[in-house]
Amino acid sequence: MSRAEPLSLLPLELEGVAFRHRGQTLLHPLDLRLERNGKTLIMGPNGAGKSLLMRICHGLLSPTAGTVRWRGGGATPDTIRRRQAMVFQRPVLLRRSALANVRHALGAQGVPRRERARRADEAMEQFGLQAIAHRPARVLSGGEQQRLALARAWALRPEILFMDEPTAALDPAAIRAVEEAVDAFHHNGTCIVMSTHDLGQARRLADDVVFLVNGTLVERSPVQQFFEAPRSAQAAAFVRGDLVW
Ligand SMILES: Nc1ncnc2c1ncn2[C@@H]1O[C@H](COP(=O)(O)OP(=O)(O)OP(=O)(O)O)[C@@H](O)[C@H]1O
Repeated sequence: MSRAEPLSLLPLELEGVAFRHRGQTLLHPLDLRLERNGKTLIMGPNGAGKSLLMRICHGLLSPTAGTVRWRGGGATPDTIRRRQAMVFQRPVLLRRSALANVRHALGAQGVPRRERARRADEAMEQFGLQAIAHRPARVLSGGEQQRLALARAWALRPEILFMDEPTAALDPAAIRAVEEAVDAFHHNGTCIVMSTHDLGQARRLADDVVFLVNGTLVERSPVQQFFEAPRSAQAAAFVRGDLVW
């Protein structure tokens, strides 16, 4: 990363990770390894378990079976918390200015006050938010809020960024801004893990695709293979636009 901090988190390894709720298996045991510099797109029909999987990876949810291991088990809980970020379909923003939201996130991560201001300004500039930096975050448009969520993640300099359908509610220009942000993060060495329903977007962005159906990881393939010669009949049907469940 140009914005150098020692890499200390990846790879992320999931082994036998499953999630059950009220006697129902929502995620069947799965193994997954995410490496530095990857751009992994998570795809699958509604309710497949994409968000669940990302929330488990990010640590928002504990799996009911299996293990989530960062850097072979060698990363400290503090590093695990500080060196990753997540962006959601609807940004979760505090009731304060756009800029203050970014500064607050840096403060929560223990970044010294002077550096907070510098990094927050840099992030606002990176995402073209300077003109609206002092507006209350919650009055911003959907697209502006998503750019702010990205700026906040950018300021944190994550090693891995989880994005849960970040463009689902956006217009084409805002979608392009998010896709450019994905490239910028990736260029800076951040590993991207993102869910989308947009096949074109997956083709544009992915190195590889993790395909889930009904809580089962059906296939993980390099992007070209996923779209042109998927290994599973379910992925082939999904790519054709046929319903699968
Ligand atoms: N914390 C939770 N506790 C219990 N059930 C949950 C929890 N989170 C999600 N679920 C259920 O798990 C299933 C998978 O949900 P998830 O949100 O991961 O799907 P998804 O693939 O992201 O779907 P979509 O494409 O519709 O966003 C759903 O049936 C959902 O209701």
